[in-house]
Amino acid sequence: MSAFHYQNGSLYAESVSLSDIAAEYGSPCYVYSRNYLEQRFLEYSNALEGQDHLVCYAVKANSNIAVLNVLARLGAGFDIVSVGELERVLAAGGKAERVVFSGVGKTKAEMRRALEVGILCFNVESEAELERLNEVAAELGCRAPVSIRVNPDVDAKTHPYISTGLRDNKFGIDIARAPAVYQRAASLDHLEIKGVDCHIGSQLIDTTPFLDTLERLLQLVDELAKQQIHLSHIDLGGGLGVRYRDEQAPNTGEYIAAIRRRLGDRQVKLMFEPGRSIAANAGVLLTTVEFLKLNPHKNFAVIDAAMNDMLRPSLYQAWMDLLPVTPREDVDARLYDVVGPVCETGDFLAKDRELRIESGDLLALASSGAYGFTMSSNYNSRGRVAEVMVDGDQHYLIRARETVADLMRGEALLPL
Ligand SMILES: Cc1ncc(COP(=O)(O)O)c(C=O)c1O
Ligand SMILES: N[C@@H](CCCC[NH3+])C(=O)O
Repeated sequence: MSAFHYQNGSLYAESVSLSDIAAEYGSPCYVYSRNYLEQRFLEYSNALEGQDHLVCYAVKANSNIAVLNVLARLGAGFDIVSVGELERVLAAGGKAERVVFSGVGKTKAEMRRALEVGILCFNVESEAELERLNEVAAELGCRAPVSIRVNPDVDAKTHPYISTGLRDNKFGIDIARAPAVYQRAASLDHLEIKGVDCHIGSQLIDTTPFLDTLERLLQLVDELAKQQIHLSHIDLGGGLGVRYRDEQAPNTGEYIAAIRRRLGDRQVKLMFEPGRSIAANAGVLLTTVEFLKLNPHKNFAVIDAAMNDMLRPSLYQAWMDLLPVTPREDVDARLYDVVGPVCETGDFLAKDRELRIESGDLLALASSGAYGFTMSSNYNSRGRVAEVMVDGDQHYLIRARETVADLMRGEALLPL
């Protein structure tokens, strides 16, 4: 399955040429495939057929309301980490009762809003948060549905910055302490215990750590049952890896099947929070070569996109593929560092790439649909770029390029 392919010597998203997109909406811009998003989501829900389940797409991966709407139409739930993400889900037609709220720093105002709209569950990350949630629910005269995010101390074997399930990480509650925390939750009048959740890391290529995690969660579920605490759902989080370069990305169906085999005939709702595996390869960042700087020791291709538009290479030294939109043979292949206009040495999108390019050529940074636009910023007073959704032979502007007025919105001069 691929959203992007070459046709008549040019790169296409579904049935639309990326050159046409750039001509219409300008460069740089993000381009997403509706079909690909849908297919990746359906891989989860199809594999879960016959099992009580909910697939909560992790909004942080790509939070454009058109993306959320496409998934909401398929019955998706949503994993949020802020009230901003909650409002996006609601604006996109997502259902509050399919929302789980993760994150280590939920404010009282965020808790209040989530309780008012009636979300499915708070994924509680600390004992202090549990107490705060009980207080806020008491003020509103309701009971807050809770799951404890446990930290299973499993090594996800991924990049240290995106590994979250180890003891030293700030996320979740040590699984060894979890029974005591559930007891405390059970003793509080304004909490209702629903389930258990975890998220051990992102971009996992080997699924063994997920199975190890499930093993530990099931032991916890059994231990709690002996204490008369019954959990109705197990949420295994997100984290399934994708192919950026030559990784053998896990197959979603096989992953779910392995989890279901291990679960056997237990009566429990199974939940997941996938982000990257749904959105990453649904998108590219379209960019234009501005200048070639040729030096005897190193060549630079300066493009119009930068680290503020796509942070992953700078932040994680992530390797992302760079595809010429209209490949050419009429210029020499050279080795380039592909860099943006931002004033930082760390501003690069690709290093040491062999390319046949000229100024004015369009390039597509592959696998940019997740953690691309959502991590973009206005650094160097660069407006955030446009976002476009392709659907078959149709294309839609789903976020306008930011203007100079957008850049200064809310700022004010001093009176004197
Ligand atoms: C709590 C939680 N759930 C889900 C996700 C989504 O992860 P991924 O994009 O790797 O599927 C994340 C981010 O890593 C997360 O922190
Ligand atoms: N932003 C990261 C993933 C972090 C996951 C957030 N919990 C990336 O681009 O790979």
